[in-house]
Amino acid sequence: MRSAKDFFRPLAVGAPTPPTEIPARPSRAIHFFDPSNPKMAAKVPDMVGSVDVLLGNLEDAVKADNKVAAREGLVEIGQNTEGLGGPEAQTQLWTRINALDSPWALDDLTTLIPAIGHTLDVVMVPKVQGAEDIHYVDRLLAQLEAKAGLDRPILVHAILETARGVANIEEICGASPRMQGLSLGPADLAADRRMKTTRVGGGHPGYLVRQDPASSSEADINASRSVFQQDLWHYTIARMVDACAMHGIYPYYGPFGDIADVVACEDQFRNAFLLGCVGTWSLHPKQIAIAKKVFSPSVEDVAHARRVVAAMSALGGDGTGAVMLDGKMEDDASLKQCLVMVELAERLAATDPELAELYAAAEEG
Ligand SMILES: CCC(=O)SCCNC(=O)CCNC(=O)[C@H](O)C(C)(C)COP(=O)(O)OP(=O)(O)OC[C@H]1O[C@@H](n2cnc3c(N)ncnc32)[C@H](O)[C@@H]1OP(=O)(O)O
Ligand SMILES: O=CC(=O)O
Ligand SMILES: [Mg+2]
Repeated sequence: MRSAKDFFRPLAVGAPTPPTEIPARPSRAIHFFDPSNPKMAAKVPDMVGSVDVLLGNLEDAVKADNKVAAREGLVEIGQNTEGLGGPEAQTQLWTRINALDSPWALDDLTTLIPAIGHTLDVVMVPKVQGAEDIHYVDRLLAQLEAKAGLDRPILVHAILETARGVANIEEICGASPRMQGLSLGPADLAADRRMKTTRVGGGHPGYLVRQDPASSSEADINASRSVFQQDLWHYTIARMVDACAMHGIYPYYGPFGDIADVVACEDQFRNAFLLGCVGTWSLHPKQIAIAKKVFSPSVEDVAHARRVVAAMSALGGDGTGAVMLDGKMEDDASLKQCLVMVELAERLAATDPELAELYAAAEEG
């Protein structure tokens, strides 16, 4: 066990000091691309500025024969793409490395950190099982940062996609001051848990509850009854949200594989947003707009939140007391909920001029 005093000391001589807080940078869409795919790579420069995070994926969905090309393609992009990555950039640069037990993970890190460590913001680690995986990456990153002379620590993001990872969720989140957040990996997680869905994220029509029958007669039991589909991922996302909030890091939904079904995609993303997630993955360019829409508070919610803040301020501004607004009671707790909404809106508006305009118009109206 490490002493609390050592926690914020670099793990290698000359490495940057670990962060004491993880900045809340906009990351509504983490857009995945395969850097070995020339068509996808060619689209990256034009996406800079319009998506919060571009992630060069090296793991699943990249063919084994293309692993080296993907790594090299990402180096090329990280070195030569204007405005991409680094603490001031509007569009962050992330990567998803290969699994730690694969033949590629070590070379991923030892290639990327010296070459593009200055622009790489976050390393996403797949199939994290426990704190030991984070400790390994933490020390290796410190050594590589020291060697490369970096002055800013690269953050770490874990994908929750094994039963053991879910069971160890709190220790994973607290394993390093570098921990930036968690994503749900519903496809690998379903396989690892032996769930019986073959979909990549999203709901399942068989996971439902059914309205009671009008009577126990055979006719009523077999009559048509309303069914309500349930969310397969509710339990895991709720655990992620609590573990991340406890550790001051950020939870994300993951992939939604039915690219054509933009409606269900939006619903699934919104469930995650309402529960507390700050963003999601985008696998196809058309999912970026969905993610940006869902993970930005609506104009109506922001307008309402501002009214509650104003009403509570008029009461004295210290949060005590209660007011009635539109027939509803508001007090310190609902004020705090509203501040979450207003602060998120302000943070997003600072980098998204379209949103800034919408929120400003709502304030004037
Ligand atoms: C399941 C667990 C996981 O690990 S999920 C994370 C790993 N998977 C991924 O990263 C998948 C990334 N996405 C993709 O590979 C592609 O989008 C898939 C889903 C295969 C669809 O590709 P495709 O059939 O080419 O789509 P399309 O014809 O509609 O594409 C139109 C143009 O857009 C491009 N495109 C496609 N996806 C991306 C992307 N993610 N980033 C940037 N560009 C993308 C296509 O190349 C195509 O370009 P063009 O118009 O032909 O020049
Ligand atoms: O990596 C993502 C997943 O769903 O598996
Ligand atoms: Mg996976």
